[in-house]
Amino acid sequence: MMHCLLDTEEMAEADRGAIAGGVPGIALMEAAGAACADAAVDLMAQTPGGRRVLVACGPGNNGGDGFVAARLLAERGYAVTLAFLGDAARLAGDAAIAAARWTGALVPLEQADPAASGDRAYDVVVDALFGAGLTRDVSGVPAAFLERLAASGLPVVAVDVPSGLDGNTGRVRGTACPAAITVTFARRKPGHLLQPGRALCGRLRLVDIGIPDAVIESLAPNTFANEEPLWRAAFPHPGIDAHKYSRGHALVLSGPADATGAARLVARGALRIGAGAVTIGSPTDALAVNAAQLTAIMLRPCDDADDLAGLLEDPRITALALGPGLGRERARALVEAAAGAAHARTRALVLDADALTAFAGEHAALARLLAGVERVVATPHAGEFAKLLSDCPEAREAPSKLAAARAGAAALGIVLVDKGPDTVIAAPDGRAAINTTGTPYLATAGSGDVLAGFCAGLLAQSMPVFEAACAAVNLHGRAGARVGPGLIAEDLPEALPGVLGEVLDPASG
Ligand SMILES: NC(=O)C1=CN([C@@H]2O[C@H](COP(=O)(O)OP(=O)(O)OC[C@H]3O[C@@H](n4cnc5c(N)ncnc54)[C@H](OP(=O)(O)O)[C@@H]3O)[C@@H](O)[C@H]2O)[C@H](O)CC1
Ligand SMILES: [K+]
Repeated sequence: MMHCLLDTEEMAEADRGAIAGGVPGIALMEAAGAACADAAVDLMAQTPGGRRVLVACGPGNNGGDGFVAARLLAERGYAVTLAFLGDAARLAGDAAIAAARWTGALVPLEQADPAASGDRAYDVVVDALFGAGLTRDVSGVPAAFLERLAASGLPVVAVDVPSGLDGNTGRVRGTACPAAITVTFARRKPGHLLQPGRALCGRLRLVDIGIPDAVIESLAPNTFANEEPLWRAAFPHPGIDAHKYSRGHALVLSGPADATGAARLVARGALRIGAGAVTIGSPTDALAVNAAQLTAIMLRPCDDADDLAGLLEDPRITALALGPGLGRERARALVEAAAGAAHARTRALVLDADALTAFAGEHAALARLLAGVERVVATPHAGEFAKLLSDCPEAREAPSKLAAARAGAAALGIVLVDKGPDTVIAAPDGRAAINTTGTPYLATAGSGDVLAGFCAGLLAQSMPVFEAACAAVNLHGRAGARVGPGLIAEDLPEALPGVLGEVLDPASG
């Protein structure tokens, strides 16, 4: 369960649970501080002669971790300056114990100069001002300190989070200084994976400080990093007696003659990820264009809603993907036809692009249409998400991308894939995952079409809907990273066999 994430309230609860179960709070703090000291040592090892550390401690337990790190670094022979924010007499609980164990001086934070030069220059700074207890925007003395620190360019170890980063939302409150290493405890928080938090954290180091797994499991966390343990057990593998229709059949709807490429990318993605058969339903005027560029993928005419209803009489079509290249009006008619077609309840639907913007500002109408369909995935990018859910205040005004995706999924009653550099996959039952794979090179035309195809291909094989969407997003990111610079969307399905070999059978990778 290392892939589950805890928000700051859950983390505090885990902390309390561990203490109630007999693990002293100061033992947790000592372990946390020791891991931060190790990270500072690792950074100093990269600086020839590095031995001078500035530890900036805040008034809560994050500062307590800093006091421990300062003491352990001094014990190891490093020259440590401890800068403190606040009134030491007001330190309480474990932080007060940790502070009492520090026998060196306390320099008021406003007097600490991370940019000092010459004999007084620092090699590394430990940022222990605020962690999970950040309650408001950082301003005044700590803000000025963090800004000077950022300008200094010194390598920074952030304790739990870069101070000022909101661990729940990934957003900066006031200001924050980018870290070289962020050391966090027990489990990651959403803010470590959501942007801009992810970028601010630098290398993220997750350490076990002695909170028992059972305590964390008792919290039944429902937010996850989108990593293989989340979906590998549900991934479809063909049985020894497989034939093409037992691996599912995906139908993909094409746009008119001048907009057919998207459907072929969707179809190719669905085929590569294992759908036994894939058919493109194409307007008559585009049949020749499509036929000229298809081999394993089949082709059937599909001009309008009636044609689609006819095609969907076939119960072997287990997933339908539509949206890209369709135009809004046609997309809307086809979504309506799909939702009312034979076998609609059990046939999976993947909606993208025009199939989503066709319902801009009318999310409730789309939710009503889809209420009877068991497995639906929608894959909006930020602009499509905002349009589709412009009439849903819970999504529009949510404090984070995670909360927005959750609210959108709940309002629509479907699985939402809120795409971007920190794609969030959310289910209407409250589960949500933040993706960790990918590369900026995925920001290229047609990339999203392939993702829709990966979703359709897994759903066609009867994979459960949330797990299918998570697997599709993870594998899409991995395929992109595998190709890297020069990536075009056509490469993504072709990179998939290598990625699948690595992920599903690590011994072969
Ligand atoms: N859970 C664990 O596994 C462990 C976590 N540890 C560390 O503890 C912190 C969380 O500690 P907590 O005391 O809850 O909170 P912080 O230290 O992050 O911050 C609280 C203090 O900071 C003040 N504050 C908050 N925001 C601001 C701001 N913008 N400007 C100025 N001051 C601010 C706050 O003041 P109030 O007036 O709001 O009360 C508090 O004084 C966690 O991140 C870990 O590092 C344990 O050490 C080990 C176990
Ligand atoms: K911090």
